[in-house]
Amino acid sequence: MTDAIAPGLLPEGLADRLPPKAEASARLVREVLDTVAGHGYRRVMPALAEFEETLVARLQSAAAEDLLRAVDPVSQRTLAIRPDMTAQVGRIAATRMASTPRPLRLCYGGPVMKLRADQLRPERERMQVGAEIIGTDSVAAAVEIVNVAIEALQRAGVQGITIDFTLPDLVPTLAAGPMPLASSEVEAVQARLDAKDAGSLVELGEGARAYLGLIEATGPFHAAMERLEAFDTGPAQGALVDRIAALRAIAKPIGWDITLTLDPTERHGFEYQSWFGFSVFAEGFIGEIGRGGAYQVARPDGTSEPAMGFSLYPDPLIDAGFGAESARRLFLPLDHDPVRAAELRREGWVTVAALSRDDDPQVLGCEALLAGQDIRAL
Ligand SMILES: N[C@@H](Cc1c[nH]c[nH+]1)C(=O)O
Repeated sequence: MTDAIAPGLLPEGLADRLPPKAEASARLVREVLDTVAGHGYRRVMPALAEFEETLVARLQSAAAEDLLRAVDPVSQRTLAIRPDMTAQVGRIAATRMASTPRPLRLCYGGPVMKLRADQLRPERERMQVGAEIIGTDSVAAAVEIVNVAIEALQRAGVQGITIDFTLPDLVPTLAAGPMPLASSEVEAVQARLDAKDAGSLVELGEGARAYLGLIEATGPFHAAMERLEAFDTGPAQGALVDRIAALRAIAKPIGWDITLTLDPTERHGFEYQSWFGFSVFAEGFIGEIGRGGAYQVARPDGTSEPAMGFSLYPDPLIDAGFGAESARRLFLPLDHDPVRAAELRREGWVTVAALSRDDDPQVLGCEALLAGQDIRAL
């Protein structure tokens, strides 16, 4: 027999949110959704769980073993809890909203869950909020997505934002073009580039050595772009001209208060993104608080359509106090005037009504009480 579970104990990586953080979380999600709604993105609420089979087919990033799964006694099939809502939005766009005109702008917010936590973030359940444009992955779509993500964070009060651009499919693209690599070498080259390990990249041989310049094309945006351009006129033989122009166009409208960096070979977290990806960082936070980029949405007929989007993971912001709002709480004695109380709520007061003579305004966290028609500070 296993030991009884202590009441209140939750599985590792899962946690309840209590006041005031639960309210802060809802408020922050609301602010992001309001910002994107202002740009024409309409809300969808995908199901919390789906058939494992269809979810995995859409998520290159999550193999079945990374998902929290259970056999559904009703359908007798394996269900999985969503680890990322982007794939679900893609499914909705490709099926039930297949005939809705493109570009289709959709937004979403809700909890997602993965089987295992990573080192940076011990939690397995996270809040995800984001927006997707389905039907195009153009430079214009990238400009919109990056800027809407920045606007949403700024509206939530986040400062010291850094956007790190990447080209997730860069190495396979060059390997299939001007800088040939055997298919067995591609992964090895990518791994060396991930580790920024010039020494062992060179050791891989002549073909791999040509990729050395990409390690230097990393860092503050403008300097790194110059090195990427030099790499392009050199070993890449101009194959990146369009990519470079696109990155410059995406960077151009971004305000000076945002730090831009480039890490062209970064692919961690970009398992399904294609020509463009970006990570969002904020000063004082370890790891990224958001991510986005271009990808393909699979249609049921085997074709696919381009898309572009971003997701934010606001939990660390909430833990740091973003979204907090100190509400003014007003105690309403048993015999209070409900009309006056309603009026004060409209003015922004939070009212806490007495349910018995024993209720104490201070114990209930009130800073004032209603005496007749007047507010009296406590
Ligand atoms: N959902 C992706 C980010 C993304 C949204 N749209 C495109 N990419 C992630 O969380 O990593």
